[in-house]
Amino acid sequence: MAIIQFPKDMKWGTATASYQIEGAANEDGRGPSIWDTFSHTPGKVKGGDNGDIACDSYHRYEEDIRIMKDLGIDYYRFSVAWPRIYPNGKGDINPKGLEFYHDFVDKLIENGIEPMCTLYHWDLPQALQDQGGWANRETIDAFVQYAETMFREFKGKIKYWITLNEPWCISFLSNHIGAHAPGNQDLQLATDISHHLLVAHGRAVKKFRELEIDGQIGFAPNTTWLDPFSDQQEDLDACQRDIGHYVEWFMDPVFKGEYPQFMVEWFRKKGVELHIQSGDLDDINQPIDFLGINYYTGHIARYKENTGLFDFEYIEMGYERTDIDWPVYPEGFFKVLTHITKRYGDVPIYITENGACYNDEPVNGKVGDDRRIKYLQQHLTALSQAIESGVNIKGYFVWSLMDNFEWAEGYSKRFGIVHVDYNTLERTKKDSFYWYKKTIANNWFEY
Ligand SMILES: CCOCCOc1ccc(-c2cn(C[C@@H]3NC[C@@H](O)[C@H]3O)nn2)cc1
Repeated sequence: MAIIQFPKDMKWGTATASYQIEGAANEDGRGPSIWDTFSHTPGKVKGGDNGDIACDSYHRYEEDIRIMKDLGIDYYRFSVAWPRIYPNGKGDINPKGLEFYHDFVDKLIENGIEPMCTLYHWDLPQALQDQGGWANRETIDAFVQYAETMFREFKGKIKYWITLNEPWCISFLSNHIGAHAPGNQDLQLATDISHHLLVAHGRAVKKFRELEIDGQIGFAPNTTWLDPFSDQQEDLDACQRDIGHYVEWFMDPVFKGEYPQFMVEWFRKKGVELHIQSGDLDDINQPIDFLGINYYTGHIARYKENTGLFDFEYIEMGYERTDIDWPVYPEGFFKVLTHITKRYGDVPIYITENGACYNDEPVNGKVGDDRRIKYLQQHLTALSQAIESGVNIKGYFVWSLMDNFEWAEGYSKRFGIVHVDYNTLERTKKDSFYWYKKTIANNWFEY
């Protein structure tokens, strides 16, 4: 057994998102989002599930905060539902929406928990989607207006801000693959949206600086890692293309002020062009205070001509898989973090999401999720190795505090360290909750 020790200033937390946990979808003036539309469209979400009730955290947040307090976390990463603040995406503000988040944030602070607020975690007001959504550059302006409202309202309360969660999911997963809301399948549209998202991020950062908000701001791309099946250059190149789809495509414009040429040329071969307007890249290239990184899984892959977007195929290597069928690949966590640090330098990084789907159910009031504990041990060991190799890790947030609405998978996939009974909404702390609680208290664990 080894002791895996973390830096003394390491921050520990958990993460959730508004549409996945809040419920109260039609309460207190909240307007519809694209996920209300998508989840109520037959065939889009497994089991016909939707976020109308979810974990009912809109009404149960005080209980949730008591659970967080018991866990001993330093930070809690949550997202604000844009349609609660601007029911139509812009124009009139909904005071009850602001009131809810003030009460929530006040309760976090009262319990010694630092709020980290994600402004956009996928629940775009449907009214904006009706005008083209992120494909329409006017949505950039609406986002900056919403961000400014939140910055001004919560000045002095919220000190950590994330503009966008997983822009790859918002653009390519949702508008090229089509698996998430609004469900388009158009590579040019998805590429345009990815650019508009980055412009929106940059302009929100500019607004944050103009307002001289006391705090830090960043964004939270999702990442993956592919190791080549052989040392053939075509295998290496194929892996770099898929990694680049998540990493360089979104991080080069923010940190370097330009898109990665190898990706631009690959997209050009697919008949896709970037539509960059004057000033866009300068807006995107605003210095940020931290980078959020979400990591779940990685793969072994090799070149395969005319296959998918990047001409590769996964190779089944017999790795353990979680209950969402993702390989358990902690090596990729270390590699993607060191890749990012090598490319962008000493960027302060929060792991804003890492966790596993295991669908263990309560037995006599206990949930034995040893597989999740093992996943966390493996990935925190990889994280410790990344820290030792020089990656500037500031904190780690488990996805997720509680089981919740896992998008197109509905409630069939459980990522929480707290179990939620969706019939009674009863919360049950899993064995992984108690393991994580001890790890936080010690700032080390044995493995
Ligand atoms: C080739 C076809 O593929 C179809 C599905 O493809 C994906 C890819 C990635 C995901 C995915 C889900 N999560 C977890 C979430 N991160 C944010 C938070 O809200 C969590 O719920 N991360 N990535 C889902 C589906």
